[in-house]
Amino acid sequence: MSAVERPRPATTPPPGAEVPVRHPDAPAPGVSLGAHYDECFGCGAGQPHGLQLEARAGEGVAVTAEFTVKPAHQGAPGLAHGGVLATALDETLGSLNWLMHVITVTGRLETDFVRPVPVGTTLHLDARATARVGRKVYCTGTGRIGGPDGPVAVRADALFIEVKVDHFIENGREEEIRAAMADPDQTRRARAFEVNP
Ligand SMILES: CCCCCCCC(=O)SCCNC(=O)CCNC(=O)[C@H](O)C(C)(C)COP(=O)(O)OP(=O)(O)OC[C@H]1O[C@@H](n2cnc3c(N)ncnc32)[C@H](O)[C@@H]1OP(=O)(O)O
Repeated sequence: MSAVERPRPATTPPPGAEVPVRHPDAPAPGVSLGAHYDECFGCGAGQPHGLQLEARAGEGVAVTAEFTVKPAHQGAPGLAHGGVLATALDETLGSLNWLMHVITVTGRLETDFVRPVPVGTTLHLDARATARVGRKVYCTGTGRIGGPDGPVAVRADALFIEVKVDHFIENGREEEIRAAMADPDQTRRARAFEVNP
C-alpha cells in the first residue's frame, strides 16, 4: 500500500482540525492541578501504590507533571512496568481536559517505550492538546528521565473523546459514585468527574 493510500492513524488530526482553546478560567501557567479524585490511581493521594502524579498547568493547552517510580511499579526487576508508564502518560494527557473545561476519556493511547526506566527515577512528563474535531481531542506527550530536558523514555499520541457526566454516573460502581457526589466540597465533587464547577 502506498503512503497516499494508507489510512491516517486515529491519533493524527485531520487537515483543518480546530486548534484547542484554553478556557479563560483555566489555572494559570505554573499552578498545580492537584488530584482530580483522591482515589485515582494516577494522581490520588488515597492510592498508596498509585502514581501520585503531580501535574501543573503550562502555557496554552499544555501541562507538565512528575512521577517517581516506586518499587510497587516494577515489571522487570528494578525497572518500571510499561503499563505503569503508559498510565503516567494517560493521566498527564487526561489532565489537559481541566485546561479546556471539557470532560473527556481516553479512546486511544499509542505508546512508544524508548528507554527503560529504573525504580527511583523521576519521570518528567509533558503533554499538549494539538487539535479538536467535534468530540475528539488529539494530544501528545512525552516522559523524560534525568530532568525536564533529558532523553525521552516514553512518548504517546492519544485521542480523547468528550463525554457527558452521565458516562461516569451510569457506568461507575454505585458506592464510589454516591460517595463522590455526596462530597460537601463542590470543587472536589466536580473534579472527581472532571466536571467544571
Ligand atoms: C485528569 C483526568 C485523568 C483521567 C484518567 C486518564 C483518562 C482515562 O484513563 S479515561 C478511562 C479509560 N477510557 C475509557 O474507559 C473509555 C471507554 N470507552 C468508551 O466509553 C467509549 O468507547 C467512548 C466514550 C470513548 C466512545 O464512545 P461513544 O461516546 O459512543 O462515541 P463514538 O460515537 O463511538 O465515537 C466518537 C468519535 O470518536 C472516535 N473514537 C471513539 N473511540 C475511538 C478509538 N478507540 N479509536 C479511534 N477513534 C475512536 C469514533 O470513531 C468517532 O469519530 P467520528 O466522530 O469521527 O465518527
